[in-house]
Amino acid sequence: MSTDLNFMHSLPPDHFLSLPRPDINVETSTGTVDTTTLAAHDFDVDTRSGFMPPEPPLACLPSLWQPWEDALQAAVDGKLQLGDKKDLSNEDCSRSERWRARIRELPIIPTTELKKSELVLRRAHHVLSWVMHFYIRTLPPDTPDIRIPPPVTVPLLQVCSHLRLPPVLTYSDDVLYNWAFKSPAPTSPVPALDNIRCLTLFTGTRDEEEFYLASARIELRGVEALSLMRATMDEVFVGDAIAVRRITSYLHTLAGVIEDLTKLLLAVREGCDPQVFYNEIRPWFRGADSDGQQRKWVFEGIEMDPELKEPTELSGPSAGQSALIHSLDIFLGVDRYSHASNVTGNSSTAASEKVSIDKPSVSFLTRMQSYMPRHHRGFLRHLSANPRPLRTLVESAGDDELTAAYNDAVSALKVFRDAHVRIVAIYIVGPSRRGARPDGETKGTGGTDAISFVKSVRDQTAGAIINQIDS
Ligand code: HEM
Repeated sequence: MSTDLNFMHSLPPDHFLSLPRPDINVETSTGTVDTTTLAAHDFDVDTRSGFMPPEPPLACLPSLWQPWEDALQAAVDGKLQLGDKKDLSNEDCSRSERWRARIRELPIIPTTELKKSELVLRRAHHVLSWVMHFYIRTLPPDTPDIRIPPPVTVPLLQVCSHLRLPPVLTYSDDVLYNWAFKSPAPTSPVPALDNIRCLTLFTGTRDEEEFYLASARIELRGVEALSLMRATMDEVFVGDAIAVRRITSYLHTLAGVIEDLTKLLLAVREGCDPQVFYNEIRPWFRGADSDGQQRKWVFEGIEMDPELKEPTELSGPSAGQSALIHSLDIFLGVDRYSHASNVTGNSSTAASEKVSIDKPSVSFLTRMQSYMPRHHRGFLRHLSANPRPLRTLVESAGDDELTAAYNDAVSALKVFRDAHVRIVAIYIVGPSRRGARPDGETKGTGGTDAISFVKSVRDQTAGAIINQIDS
């Protein structure tokens, strides 16, 4: 990549963009430059770390909310087991039940003070949703409906109402805000592919950590894609012959970055074993719509705060919530295909998903945006509202080299999705046939019919390639 796009990495340490960023909701402390008026900062997208924060996320809540931290730590330290695990011992069952009783007896801790800080709110969402998944997934499989107790329901729904997020584990809880530097003296002052570890794990396995880190590495490698998008949009604004040449070059570079994302995706196989993933890790993530028994989630105590509303979105975490991949789709104009309203991921439509822009249902990927941090959602809206879309320029310019470069980038994204189909086959379809899980589920944690859904998004991506007549 050209050095002018890399300039952020070489900023002097006292440059205002290198300083710690002020917390979005709290007042700026003396001596810290307020960068809140920068467009990228408004969207909480960092020029060095993209959708990941440039500084480690808060690893512990202030003392008032320590009981939640202690509860989460007790679940991790107690090595709680999935309630529907085959051959669960009596000791495992009673340890889980003791922990759940402790959760039911927690005080309902007020959240008013939490709301002063975005960073603290994020940690609260992380801790409470992790506690909730531990609570739900350790329940015995014959529990008729899933009752989330008031000490979790009330603060979690209050935090969610402020963050405008669903009360369920999200990609941001698992990946974006689930890391710390590996050592106190990191190789780079910002997160990099090799210098981070995870904060919270259900299973404590390397497999689980590598599963989250695979996505984190993709986010970090994707930072270059974001700066190429920005540079391209600047050139589209100019729109002259030189701009077209530059855009052509940026698009070829972007294709190379997407190829790297594919390599990082496939590298998940080096650290995460498919059997361990399928049998031991992914059942923890399941949301209400990927519960084999379709049990209702009852949020007990919701009536204690009249402002709280019954949650409607309860899908488990999925990298389908990665704003990076959505940005690539939107920037390239692929979202018209991949986010088409009938690409919902439901079995009734998956087989026949063809582009139909006027169908009233909401696509899976559009729905997944409501699970993203709201600033990132705002970024995607901003990108979608771009008055000079790249694809329109490519279609109207009639420039063969530009069209070829555009197709190169779209093809790279299609290849990424080809690889992703292979990953879903290796990690879900294969192990489901070996029968270690009670119901052999093949649904994605986001609730889709996994393999047919990811294939349909891959095919829709290919549909965005612009036909070129050989001259
Ligand atoms: C073991 C690794 C992985 C497995 C088993 C897996 C599985 C799935 C499944 C089943 C879906 C369908 C939606 C759902 O119901 O959850 C999905 C969607 C998706 N996943 Fe993955 N995934 C893996 C890794 C990744 C990684 C590392 C990324 C990149 C950040 C990624 C990006 C996506 C995207 C963008 C979607 C939405 C569909 C699309 O845009 O193509 N996945 N994944």
